[in-house]
Amino acid sequence: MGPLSPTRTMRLWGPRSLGVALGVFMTIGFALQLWGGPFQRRLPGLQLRQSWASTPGPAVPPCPPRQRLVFLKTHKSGSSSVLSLLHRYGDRRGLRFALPARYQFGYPKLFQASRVKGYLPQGGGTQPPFHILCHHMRFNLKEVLQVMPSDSFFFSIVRDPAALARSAFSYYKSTSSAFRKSPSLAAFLDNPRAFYQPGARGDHYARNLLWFDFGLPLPPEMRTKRGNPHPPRDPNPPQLPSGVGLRAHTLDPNALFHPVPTVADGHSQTSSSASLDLRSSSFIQWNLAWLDSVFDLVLVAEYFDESLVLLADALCWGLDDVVGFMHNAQAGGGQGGSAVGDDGLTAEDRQLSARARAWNNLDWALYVHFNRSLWARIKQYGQSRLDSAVAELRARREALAKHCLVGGEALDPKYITDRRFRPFQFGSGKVLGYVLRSGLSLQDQEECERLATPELQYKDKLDAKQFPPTVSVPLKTSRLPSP
Ligand SMILES: Nc1ncnc2c1ncn2[C@@H]1O[C@H](COP(=O)(O)OS(=O)(=O)O)[C@@H](OP(=O)(O)O)[C@H]1O
Repeated sequence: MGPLSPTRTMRLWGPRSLGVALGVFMTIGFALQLWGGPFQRRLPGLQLRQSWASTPGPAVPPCPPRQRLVFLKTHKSGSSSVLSLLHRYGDRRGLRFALPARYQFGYPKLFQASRVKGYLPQGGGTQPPFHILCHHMRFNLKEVLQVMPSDSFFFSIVRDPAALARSAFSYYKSTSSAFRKSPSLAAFLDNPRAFYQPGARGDHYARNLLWFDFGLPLPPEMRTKRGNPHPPRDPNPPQLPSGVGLRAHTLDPNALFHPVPTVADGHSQTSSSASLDLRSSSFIQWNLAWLDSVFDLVLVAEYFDESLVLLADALCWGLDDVVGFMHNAQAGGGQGGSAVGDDGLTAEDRQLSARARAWNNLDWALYVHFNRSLWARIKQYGQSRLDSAVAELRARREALAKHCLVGGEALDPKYITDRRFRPFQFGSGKVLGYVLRSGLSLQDQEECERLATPELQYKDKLDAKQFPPTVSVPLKTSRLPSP
């Protein structure tokens, strides 16, 4: 193992041991983030291809591509579109995925290494190490580090809690008891406490889902008398050290860097800000600082393409490696790739967004924080350089869509008869998918399939590749001497 970077050291120590030391690193961490940290050391690595046909890459890559990855797949945040890129990248290169037995790692329980197929505890065997861990989990660093090396690239994605709430309400209408009891999202947000009961079935889908997925504990005032509704099964959740409350940072939930937010509902925002009292504000800041020490990059769904360019740069991947299609969009969602902000929404919709952000105050803080980090990194990368990479990425995506897809876009599932491409249908909306054009060359067919395959089918494909079914050889044949 090479020299330990502060970040890697923190990962190895685990959240509890970070204790007071993290207070010192927090300051350094924030400064590093502002300066760009490891990001700045990376060379510009995007090779842009001009057409559909593959072109050979440069003889000597400018930097070695990172291939040990931990992607925290958060819910309803565009994470399936990222997963699709990872599936494709790993599949093409024969990388080993740390896979769940089914499709998630024991969610909503905290991640346990034992949930990974083929995982052998340290010293338990000589199996080759995993490259990519990327399926749904509730993050639990200590256990993740049992499976993946501490110098893996850790990343995740967040989405504006207002858009996420719309998506989650539709998708988890029958899964969350709070949502099920409520006639509409507007009714729910009008008086959430009439429907929401901490500890009830699927309640984590109804409030601060991102915070939950990141494995963070709830602030004391949000815990129930019976205890934390999501009891931290991890013995080492990030703890607020005594005295930190005195050094509280003020959190401005409106402080989005770009664009200027247009949240209009003063009442809801005021109540949101008011609820973030000094104590919970420092609790939130503490947890965000901890996430900064663990995660190398957090993408933002509203700036998906900008995020992908930064991802490609950070991983030293080609731009083509991050060009993919949108997955898991619900028909009529309409919030897909749109930037944050409430322009064009009705007054009612704006009020709903403000209420959703206030209700999901921890997620809003998380979102504001990572949105700010993203724009700080964009500044480092260079706005005009980013703009041209984003334009190139979009042009590539459009060319691929025209080349591969019937209609050049996502379709209602009723048109998808080939089960390999029909996304899993769940929730009250229809989940869109893709139909491949006919007459593709064999090579193009293969590549288009990779782009269009939904996450569950792709996981099954990777599973079958990594764990080929054992062929039982008839006894007589197996006894024959080899030629
Ligand atoms: N590229 C991109 N940019 C912005 N938004 C995107 C993107 N890709 C997917 N989406 C939207 O994300 C929603 C699905 O999120 P997930 O894939 O994380 O869902 S899941 O938890 O895996 O079920 C789903 O939101 P809704 O359509 O509002 O439900 C997708 O439309």
